[in-house]
Amino acid sequence: MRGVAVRYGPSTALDGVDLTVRAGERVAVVGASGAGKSTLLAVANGTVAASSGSVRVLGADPAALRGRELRRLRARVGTVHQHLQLVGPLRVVHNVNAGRLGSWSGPRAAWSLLHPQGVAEVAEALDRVGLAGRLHERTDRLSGGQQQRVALARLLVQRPELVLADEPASALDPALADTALTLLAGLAGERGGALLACLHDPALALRHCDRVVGLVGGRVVLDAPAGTLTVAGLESFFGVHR
Ligand SMILES: Nc1ncnc2c1ncn2[C@@H]1O[C@H](COP(=O)(O)OP(=O)(O)OP(=O)(O)O)[C@@H](O)[C@H]1O
Repeated sequence: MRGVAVRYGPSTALDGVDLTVRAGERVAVVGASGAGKSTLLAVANGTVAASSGSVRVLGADPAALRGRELRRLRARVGTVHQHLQLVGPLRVVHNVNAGRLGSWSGPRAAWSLLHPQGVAEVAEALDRVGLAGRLHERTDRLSGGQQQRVALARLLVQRPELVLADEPASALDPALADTALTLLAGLAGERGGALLACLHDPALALRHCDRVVGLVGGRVVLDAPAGTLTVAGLESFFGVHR
């Protein structure tokens, strides 16, 4: 993205952001609450349109696409939202299978609600996030951390090229947080893609990402290789804490 600004009425969430994420990169976005991290991800997945500037995602401008073209792009971009966007009363298998809706026909998606499709792949994804055997539980009966892992499993079955993750480990203990970040980075790597992740925890960012982008008041004030940064430096500068 080049010179991207996002304005909500009088307030500016992003202000002149230049950011290029190359194939194979794992980029952490850090910044205090309200700095614009979620907005940056929303611009990258096309759910928020830039007020000005230009955006290219996997070669396309999401704001210029409609219908089938937009669905195709969305199937190639996987997002873990801060609010997980799971459907609580549905079984885990259905929420995980939602990751494949972009590549399924309408009738197949509807049929899958009655007779879940691709169950072996869902079971394998749940296994990888430490939720083996939870396929048929109601999603809203799981803990917050378990629901966060259901959202990760949804991404694993989607197999996107670009992975956008907004605080994907916020409800996980340190060991599970490392597992989650390893899975996300691996997923992006499998398809030759990239990972862009908003992370509150600077240690997690430095352990799992190659590059750190820091936002203050919607502006990029840091864009540096992770190897040149320290946890203490990020904590004191950005006011982000573990
Ligand atoms: N839909 C909206 N309408 C109005 N203002 C918004 C909207 N979404 C975000 N903002 C404002 O834009 C700014 C950036 O918000 P954003 O959610 O991107 O920050 P963030 O860095 O992700 O914060 P957090 O870490 O708390 O999630 C904030 O000042 C916020 O109040």
